[in-house]
Amino acid sequence: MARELTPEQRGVRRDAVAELGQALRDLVDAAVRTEVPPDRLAEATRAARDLTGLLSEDLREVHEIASVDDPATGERWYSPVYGPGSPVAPPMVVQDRPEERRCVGRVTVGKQHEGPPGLVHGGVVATLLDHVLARSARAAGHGGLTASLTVSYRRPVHLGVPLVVTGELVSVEGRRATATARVVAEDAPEITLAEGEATLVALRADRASEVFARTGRDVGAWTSRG
Ligand SMILES: CCCCC/C=C\C/C=C\C/C=C\C/C=C\CCCC(=O)SCCNC(=O)CCNC(=O)[C@H](O)C(C)(C)COP(=O)(O)OP(=O)(O)OC[C@H]1O[C@@H](n2cnc3c(N)ncnc32)[C@H](O)[C@@H]1OP(=O)(O)O
Repeated sequence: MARELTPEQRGVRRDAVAELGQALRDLVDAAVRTEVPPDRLAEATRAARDLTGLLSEDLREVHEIASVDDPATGERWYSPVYGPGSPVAPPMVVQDRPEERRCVGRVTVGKQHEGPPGLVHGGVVATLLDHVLARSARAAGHGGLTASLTVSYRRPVHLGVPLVVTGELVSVEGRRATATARVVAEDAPEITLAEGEATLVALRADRASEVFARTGRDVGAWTSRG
């Protein structure tokens, strides 16, 4: 079942996955902004169905991990947050700074993630915060699942504005880590637009085997590691 690639094959495939991902994100953007007449929409629908047929010639089943992924480190090429291959990821580009127990994401959110007119959907803001919260802990060696997440929306977050989303690991007690995060606009970093706090809990090894059994792979990244 597992599709093993050599490092070189994986590099080639990752490049192709990222290119398709960008093309599909451009398509999604056009799809949610188009005002072409219905006959042109019908033509686009046929082209989209043809494309689905092409990609469906070889599909993973729903729990199978992508051949481009690395389940040990948790790199997910189709992550809905940062995945270069995901048509729905903004995608956020994240830099880990484990020596500061922080990570910093940069992202500009588009029309497909709109909530109130012109503003980023609140659930998407929470998603961005959730990612840097979990990732600041992960980067410092304390991977875990989000057990609780609180979000405060301080100011409207506008579409099309470069954002900086920073996560910081605050404390670790046993399998439990606490992290905080904030969203600011790149050109007004002193104003907090949204902030979040999370408890991340590392799975016990026996529990992780159960939770990820259907992937058929050894998944280490959400587990307590010694
Ligand atoms: C691709 C190119 C670019 C390259 C990228 C490169 C790298 C990227 C790599 C990685 C990205 C990194 C990170 C981002 C990853 C993911 C982010 C998304 C995160 C998620 O999207 S994740 C999904 C949603 N999430 C769940 O699906 C959890 C469901 N849930 C459960 O699975 C259980 O509920 C669990 C496991 C949470 C606990 O279960 P359990 O049995 O282990 O817990 P137990 O009772 O033993 O508690 C143990 C201690 O946790 C405390 N505790 C428990 N629950 C708590 C709560 N709610 N609040 C506060 N504290 C709590 C207790 O109080 C006790 O604390 P204490 O030990 O101090 O007493």
